[in-house]
Amino acid sequence: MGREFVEIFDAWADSYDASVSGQDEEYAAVFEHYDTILEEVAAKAIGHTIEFGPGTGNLTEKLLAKGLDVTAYEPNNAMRMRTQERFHALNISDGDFLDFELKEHPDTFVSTYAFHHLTDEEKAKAAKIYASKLSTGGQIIFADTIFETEEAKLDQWKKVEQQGYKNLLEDLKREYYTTIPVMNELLDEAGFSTSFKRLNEYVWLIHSVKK
Ligand SMILES: C[S@@+](CC[C@H](N)C(=O)[O-])C[C@H]1O[C@@H](n2cnc3c(N)ncnc32)[C@H](O)[C@@H]1O
Repeated sequence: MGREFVEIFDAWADSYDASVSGQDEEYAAVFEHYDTILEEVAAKAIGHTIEFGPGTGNLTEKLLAKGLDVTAYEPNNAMRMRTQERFHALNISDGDFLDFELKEHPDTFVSTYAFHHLTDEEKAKAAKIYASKLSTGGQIIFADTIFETEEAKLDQWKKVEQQGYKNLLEDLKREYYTTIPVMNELLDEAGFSTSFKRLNEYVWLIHSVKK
């Protein structure tokens, strides 16, 4: 479940870091302030930190530089091998947002540019799993593309169509980019108090604390 987009990253593993650095014009606005976005997530993480979908390991690098104890789960083989080669000592396994084996108590769940791979129903299920594993005060810190409303999402589709960005438009329509009210409600139902902060035209910081 939630793994239907994993194979897309077989082809993207080699060129992903070029995309995040703004070399892919269609995705330049999505990855604007990429480094600062990762910094914002890493700055809030504490203790045993669980990272989902590290890709090439750019957020992982910042978490490790902070001295955090990181456990990572990456379902794409090419991406997982890349990150394992980059950080030999990193504890990284095949796993995903919904299916991961946890041996030690977590303090923080982090992820960037990945939670939209789950449907809203799956996101709600994931939030309940994280709530069951965290103590009071434990955190979820995700950064991802999310829209203020359904109307804002449709307006963005129109804008991207006018820009002629066919790949980005297909991506925005294909994957499960949700809205802030939906995300807030599913996190609230799982027992989290959540704040949202805009980080660029697409990406918001989603910071939830277990009540
Ligand atoms: C756009 S990349 C983001 C990589 C990295 N987190 C970053 O910020 O640059 C999305 C990553 O999510 C992973 N992914 C896809 N489906 C997933 C799932 N269901 N659970 C966890 N990770 C998933 C992909 O394999 C890929 O590595």
